[in-house]
Amino acid sequence: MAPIAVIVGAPGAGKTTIGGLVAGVLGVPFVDTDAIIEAEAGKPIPEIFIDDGEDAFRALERAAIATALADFAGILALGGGAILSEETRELLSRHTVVYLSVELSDAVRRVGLGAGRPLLAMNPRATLKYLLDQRRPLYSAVATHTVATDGRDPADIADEVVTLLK
Ligand SMILES: Nc1ncnc2c1ncn2[C@@H]1O[C@H](COP(=O)(O)OP(=O)(O)O)[C@@H](O)[C@H]1O
Ligand SMILES: O=C(O)C1=C[C@@H](OP(=O)(O)O)[C@@H](O)[C@H](O)C1
Ligand SMILES: [Mg+2]
Repeated sequence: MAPIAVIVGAPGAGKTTIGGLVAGVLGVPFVDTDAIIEAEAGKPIPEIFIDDGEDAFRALERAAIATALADFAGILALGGGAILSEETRELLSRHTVVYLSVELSDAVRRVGLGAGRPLLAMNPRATLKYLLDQRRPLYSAVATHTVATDGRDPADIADEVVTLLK
């Protein structure tokens, strides 16, 4: 088994939102690895970062992704930093990966003050600029399809993804 598609992109790209919409249109299950990690840790992501640190979160994330890539047959959304792992990038090379791209201004507007995203808890604009600059090449490297999301409605983006997957 393998996911129908894996959704990657920066925080605020709309991975969780668009992933759910695409799954709804296709009538298949949707899961977000952040939700799997929270269920396994028994606490929300900010608490994992506070209690256990980012490295512990990344270890849970690598494990959740490896399991989902092997076992899950729906639409799978990853967290924005998942592609920082070389091991994860290597696993993704065998899958259909949709990169939802977003520019800084839309990403900042969408994440606001970073609620629930511990990396963005302080100075979201500067942090997002840094994350986008660091990660854009990694998202592109794993992507089999790229969809630009700036200034577009979630339903419109989801339609484009569904069309790509046909
Ligand atoms: N295309 C879009 N246009 C406007 N707002 C969006 C769009 N996609 C997502 N959002 C909003 O932006 C926020 C972040 O979306 P989310 O799906 O959680 O992104 P990600 O999982 O990539 O971080 C949510 O409040 C969501 O409703
Ligand atoms: O960019 C990151 O490193 C992170 C993004 C978050 O997911 P979203 O991209 O869905 O916000 C979440 O996995 C965690 O807060 C770390
Ligand atoms: Mg998300």
